[in-house]
Amino acid sequence: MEVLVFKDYEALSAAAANQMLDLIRSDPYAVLCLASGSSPLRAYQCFADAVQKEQLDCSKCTIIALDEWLGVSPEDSGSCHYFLSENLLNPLNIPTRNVHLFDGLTTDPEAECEKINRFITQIGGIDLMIVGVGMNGHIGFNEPGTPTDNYAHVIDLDEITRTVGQKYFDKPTLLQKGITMGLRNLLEAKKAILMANGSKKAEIIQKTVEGKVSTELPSSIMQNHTNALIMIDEEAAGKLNR
Ligand SMILES: N[C@@H]1[C@@H](O)[C@H](O)[C@@H](COP(=O)(O)O)O[C@@H]1O
Repeated sequence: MEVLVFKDYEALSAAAANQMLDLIRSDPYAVLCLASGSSPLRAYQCFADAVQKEQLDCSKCTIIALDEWLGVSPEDSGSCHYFLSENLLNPLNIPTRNVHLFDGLTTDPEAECEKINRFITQIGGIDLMIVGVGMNGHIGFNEPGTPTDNYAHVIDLDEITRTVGQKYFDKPTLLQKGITMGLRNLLEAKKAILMANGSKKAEIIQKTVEGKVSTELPSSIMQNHTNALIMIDEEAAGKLNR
């Protein structure tokens, strides 16, 4: 695991976008599993701008969502589905057959998990996984205590996640369960990037990078990944022993 610190959110986003661009340039068939949320937002915008400028062909790559709120419609602007569509998929015109997002309104979330698990095996795994980190150290919706040998699964959301998650929604929304790729998907991804910015993430980043690896802090599993980058801005790096 390598830690890369950038002067601000803009520089961090540009560098993360470059990671995505390098991958697509070297392998147009790349498989990307992507988080929603404020951490990667600007990186996706930079990526989409560069793709359009360079006329890079993204029609062959595959995009898989990292997670979704169960019970939330894909049309709700707070859903991960909506976020990825608005900020990445629509601007890039990625063919829908290459896009795999969870349906938050599914009546059979377990079947959604099995479907994506089978699909990932079929296509030979994930090339690049980009994740954020929750205020409780969650990755995707792998809350503290989640075993590391899970692939996609359904999970009860932690109190902190239910509260912090309200920031994505226009109105108070009942958030109880999530559907998420598992920590095993993260460990098996050929490359994993964790992005974080802002001083509010400084403490969790310090524990993620310098603390003991533990299921109580899912983000600490990044230390066990053989090809992982922690990409953060100066503020998020504020509590690291450097
Ligand atoms: N489930 C999502 C994660 O996928 C996201 O990466 C994380 C951090 O979000 P943000 O980047 O908005 O801080 O929390 C959310 O609850």
